[in-house]
Amino acid sequence: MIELDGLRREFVVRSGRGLRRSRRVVAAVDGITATVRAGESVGYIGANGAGKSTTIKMLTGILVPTSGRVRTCGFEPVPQRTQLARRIGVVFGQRSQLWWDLPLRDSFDILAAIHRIPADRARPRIDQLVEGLELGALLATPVRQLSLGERMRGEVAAALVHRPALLVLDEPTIGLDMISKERLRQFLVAERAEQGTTLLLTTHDMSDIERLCDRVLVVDHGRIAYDGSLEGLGERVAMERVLVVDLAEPRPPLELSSARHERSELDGARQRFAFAPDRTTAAQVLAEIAGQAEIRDLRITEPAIEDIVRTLYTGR
Ligand SMILES: Nc1ncnc2c1ncn2[C@@H]1O[C@H](COP(=O)(O)OP(=O)(O)OP(=O)(O)O)[C@@H](O)[C@H]1O
Repeated sequence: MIELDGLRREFVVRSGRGLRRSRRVVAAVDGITATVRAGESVGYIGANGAGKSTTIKMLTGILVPTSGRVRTCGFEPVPQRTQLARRIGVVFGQRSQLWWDLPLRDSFDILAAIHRIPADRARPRIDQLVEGLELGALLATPVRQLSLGERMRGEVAAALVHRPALLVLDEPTIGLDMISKERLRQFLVAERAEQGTTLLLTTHDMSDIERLCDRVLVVDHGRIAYDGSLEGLGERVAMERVLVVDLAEPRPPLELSSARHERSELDGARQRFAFAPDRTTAAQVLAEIAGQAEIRDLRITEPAIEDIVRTLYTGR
């Protein structure tokens, strides 16, 4: 579905004025070779500025590579953009493909017409997407009046009207609340199961990857730093998780054998414990805390993608 071979993209960055003017060439993507097969669901992750969007732009035909080869759905994205458009759906979290001043339903109808889908095939597909993404009550609303979460659901529906074989999502859950994120993920899981759609997504949210992807590509400074399963990535970097508990009353730092007390807040009424998921479970840590104090509330924090990438590279 996607073939990248030695893919590279440079940008010329100019800075300063007059005699101090300088010109520097930055390789945003610095020789990426990777393959995504039909039916796979791949998370493309990396820190800010790692080169994710630049790669996505090249494989969707928005940017021309400086060198190397890119094939998407068997096509060369820029010269064969029209053929590619029939096979690919793209969602950019930061950019809209909906008609801003028109009611949401019009965007779906226009896209069906652009893709030349006959009405008797377009209607049931649009109805299916509207139901799956819970858009029924929003169809008459102009897109500019939709909340971010509502609009993102609309964007995903718009990208899928023509049943693309490949769906590329660039930060699809950015800025969404937990409920909207979860709805979107549930829909994408179901869509993949039903249609066999291949998925490539960039995200800064580890839960997106956990829920949606069976393979992870980590990009760092324009190069692939890891290619494999999420579990494999977890083993490689052995990231600690943090359990945050709110206690019924303030307590001095609790000493546990299964986890390390990281810090206390609210005079000891909130305490944070770091534990290694490969050595112990959250349930064990919780049981140990419950043996010493009454727990009011709790949450577990996932490592940030930035931390994972840093650890992968520095081994810290
Ligand atoms: N048009 C451009 N001109 C100059 N430099 C650019 C341009 N586009 C991207 N870059 C640079 O290329 C590098 C990679 O950018 P890119 O947007 O691909 O990163 P990213 O991994 O998508 O980051 P983020 O997570 O912040 O979206 C960055 O250093 C960025 O500043």
